[in-house]
Amino acid sequence: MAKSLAERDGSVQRSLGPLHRQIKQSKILMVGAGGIGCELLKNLVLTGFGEIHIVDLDTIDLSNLNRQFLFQRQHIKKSKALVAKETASKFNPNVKLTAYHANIKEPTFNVEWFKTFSLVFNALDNLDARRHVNKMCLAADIPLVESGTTGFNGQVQVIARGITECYDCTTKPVPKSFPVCTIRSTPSQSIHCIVWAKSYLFNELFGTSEDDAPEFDHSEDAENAQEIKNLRQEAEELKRIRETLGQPEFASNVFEKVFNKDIVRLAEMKDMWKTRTAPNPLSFQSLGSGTNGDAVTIPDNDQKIWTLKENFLVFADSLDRLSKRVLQLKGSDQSNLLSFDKDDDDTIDFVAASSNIRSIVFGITTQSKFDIKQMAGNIIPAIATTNAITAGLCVMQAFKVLKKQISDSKMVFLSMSADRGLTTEPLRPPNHSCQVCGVARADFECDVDKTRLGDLIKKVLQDIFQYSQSISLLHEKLIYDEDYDDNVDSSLSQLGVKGGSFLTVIDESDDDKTRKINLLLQIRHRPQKDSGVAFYTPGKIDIPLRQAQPPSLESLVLSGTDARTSKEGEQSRKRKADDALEPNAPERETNKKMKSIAEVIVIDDGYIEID
Ligand SMILES: Nc1ncnc2c1ncn2[C@@H]1O[C@H](COP(=O)(O)OP(=O)(O)OP(=O)(O)O)[C@@H](O)[C@H]1O
Ligand SMILES: [Zn+2]
Repeated sequence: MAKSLAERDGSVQRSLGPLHRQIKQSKILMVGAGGIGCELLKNLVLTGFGEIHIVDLDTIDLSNLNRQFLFQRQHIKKSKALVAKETASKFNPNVKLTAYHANIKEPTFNVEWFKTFSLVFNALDNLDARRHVNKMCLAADIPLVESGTTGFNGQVQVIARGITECYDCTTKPVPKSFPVCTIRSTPSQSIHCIVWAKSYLFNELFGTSEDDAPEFDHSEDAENAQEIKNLRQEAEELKRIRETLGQPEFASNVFEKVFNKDIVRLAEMKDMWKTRTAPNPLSFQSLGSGTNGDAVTIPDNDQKIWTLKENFLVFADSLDRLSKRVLQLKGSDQSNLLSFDKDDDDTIDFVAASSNIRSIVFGITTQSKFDIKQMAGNIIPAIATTNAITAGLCVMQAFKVLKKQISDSKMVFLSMSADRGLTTEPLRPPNHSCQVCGVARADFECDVDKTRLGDLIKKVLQDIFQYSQSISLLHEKLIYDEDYDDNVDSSLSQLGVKGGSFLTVIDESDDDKTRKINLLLQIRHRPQKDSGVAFYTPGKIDIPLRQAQPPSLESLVLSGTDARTSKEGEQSRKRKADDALEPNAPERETNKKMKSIAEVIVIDDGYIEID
């Protein structure tokens, strides 16, 4: 028989002792209410945490129901955060639950808001959001329990400012990219055709142009410079075809261009096909005419390998569905761009059919829509049990944090392949060259529309914080250094800086004795009506110098020293802006990594499957 609420509370109290009261008084935040989040919320509510806030930006999808047990069929298309709250509140009405159907990166979730929690849990599925919460928790000085699962593997890590390493102390693999020529000219595997359909063709027709898409390497080495020029020209032509969207000839225009004209041109480059099989162009007319008399219809089995004719029908049909959506959006106030989503049938149909037709052109084995969905969505199947165990481990680690026993917390790994299912590692101390946590911090209150970057550099960084001329400034990417001053007359907002943004200031001076550690400047936007004042002059702060060696975790815990402010020696290594860009600059990192391309596709946030 199910236990009553009071009985259950009694059991929890007996097992946790004095911690029980502390748990009841805790206000905690859970970011993400998906696979781990649903399990975690159930645990947190049943453990009796007093107040829980839940943030998730997504709505419930049919494919979530096999493992996200707070959701049922009738909840499809409803907010994950709100439904999770509703379902979980029935488990324990004494817990105060607040749900936000929102992106955690929204400015309302600012540092002050983060400071109101005793503890934060990440139950996210992407690097970007994880990094953001990591940064916010460090800024607010609130401990974070970070977790993730992929297939049978799970991981839980406690992050506490100045005591443990943070999420960004170690480099995380960035999504892998492919040489542009393999994708655009010489594909040899299905994945190359899938990347082409998803990241190139789809975006050129319905989304943003691929010029900056991370999956492509545009480093123009001698070998592919000419080819890249040709490809740019092809892209221009595709842009013109995009203008015919909605007209009856749109499908044939697209088809003839990408599966005929471009292929004919490629096939003519004889040198390219000396060691490879040359591609064979296809014709829209002959495929569309239904020559063999069989009534071929649009297939509805996504596990079956479709014939060329079936792929052709899906191609034309999905192109039509997507075009109608774009036209509809054009009529509304919204942006008329579509983005790929593996759970959106129109986009996955288009990608499956286009990549299969391309595979046929290049003599590559075609794939079922189901398999293409897996590859295009970079999915390793999520396993409910892994999520459940990982969510349990999160709560166990949270107990240690609440008991102020962070030194007893461990990095916990769940794995099928290890001798033991669960293994642990001691938490590592902060990495002093980490640009997210090995930093000094300051606030800068200003009107981001009125403050010029040049003023920030001269009047604040140099005059008040005593930086020399040799600095670099990063905001997601490099926005200033001694040799790159193109942005000094731009306002902060023109550079994408908003209230709540962080700028990283890197001291690039050559003098080992005076070089400061990185400074993380948090921007607080204060609109100024008065035309004269654009910003408030911050008070002077003492920015520590670089350190030689990070102190050990034990010494930090025992002495309570804040690693960010201790001045144990100075670091003698000159740190280049390029190094410092890691890991917040995916664009640069991608380009660097392109030099050693393997046929690798990154699954979700950092788990790599070798193709
Ligand atoms: N920036 C963000 N702000 C708020 N919630 C986020 C953010 N990024 C991701 N999430 C949420 O984190 C959750 C992660 O859960 P999970 O890994 O199970 O993904 P899912 O989308 O539910 O499943 P799948 O990707 O396997 O279909 C999702 O519900 C997602 O909406
Ligand atoms: Zn760090």
